[in-house]
Amino acid sequence: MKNNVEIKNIFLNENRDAVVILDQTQLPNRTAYLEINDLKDSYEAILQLKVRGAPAIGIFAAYALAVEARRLAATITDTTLLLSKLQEAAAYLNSARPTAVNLSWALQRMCAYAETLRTQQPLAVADALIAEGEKIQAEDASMCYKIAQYGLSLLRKDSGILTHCNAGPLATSRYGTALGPILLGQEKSYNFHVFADETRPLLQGARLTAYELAQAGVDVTLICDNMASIVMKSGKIQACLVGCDRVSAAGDAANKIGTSGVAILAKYYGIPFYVLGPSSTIDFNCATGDDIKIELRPDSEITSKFYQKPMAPENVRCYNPAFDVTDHSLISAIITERGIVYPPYRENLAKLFSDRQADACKH
Ligand SMILES: CSC[C@@H](O)[C@@H](O)C(=O)COP(=O)(O)O
Repeated sequence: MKNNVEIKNIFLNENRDAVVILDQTQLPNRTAYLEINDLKDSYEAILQLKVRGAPAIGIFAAYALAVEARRLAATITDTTLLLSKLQEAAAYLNSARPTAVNLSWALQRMCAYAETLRTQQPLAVADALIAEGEKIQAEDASMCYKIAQYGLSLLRKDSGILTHCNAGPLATSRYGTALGPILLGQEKSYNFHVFADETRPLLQGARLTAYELAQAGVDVTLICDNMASIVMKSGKIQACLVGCDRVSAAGDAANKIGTSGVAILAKYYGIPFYVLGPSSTIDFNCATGDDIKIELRPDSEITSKFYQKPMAPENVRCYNPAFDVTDHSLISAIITERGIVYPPYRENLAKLFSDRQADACKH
């Protein structure tokens, strides 16, 4: 049995003046790394999903901002000017994708930290921001491990588990969120049988989740999204585990398009449906899921991206929302690094994150 192999998805180059990412658009066929030291390329990497998954986007953006600080500090001698340029750079990166809150969360954290360094020289500010990026990544890895432990405590050996999209090491750090309990369980011989939804239209489940689980030696079966019902009905699934891109104060959870359908099916078949994510994904500024902005992506992702020839009539109207919001009433528990949260979510999330309520009020 293979164990969870650490996948290096985001790191700094040797000179610490560029971010290196595993280009997720090339998987599973090629393991290709990209070195990025330009702000526009960083923006494009997020937009084109070369780096994707809520926590991974946040970590990457933090590093990209620090690398930009390095580049600027080579010619700027005035720290006030540096800080204002970093604010602009952060706003630009943040505009790449709207739904996953981790992007703005990480950039806000970096900018707030930079503000505390106002009295220092630009080069010192840049070095400190590089260290802050590393801290964000290390914290994410530790949060993922705790999420994996809490999640595993809810699962029985030999269970069938269904997951949607990709919330594993590629999308986060080390264990992942939704895949965390599965990968930790694999290390402890839990013998899970995982069904991975392929996740139309961009196939994160097929290209990334099935790849990660197979690499770790987990028993994984790939299904098309529209097969989840038959698999659940046949009694093969004892729990659904999904990640999240933004969770509202009410516990409504945005995740990859199709997630809410899985939750509705799970409710019908009486299967527990768990949402797993770090505290950086909870957005107390969104009172409910209706406040979460859903990213719309190009039609070509549906009609032609993964086909040799277009698979739809030319110019047919398409609708391609990248995420949906699962209503809190469909969620059995939300699993964070601080613990397992059960309904009523508004009260219990507020209690577990009482230190974050003050932040929410400031906005
Ligand atoms: C790793 S947390 C969960 C999500 O980020 C993941 O399931 C997801 O929806 C990713 O969307 P993506 O569009 O691939 O960035």
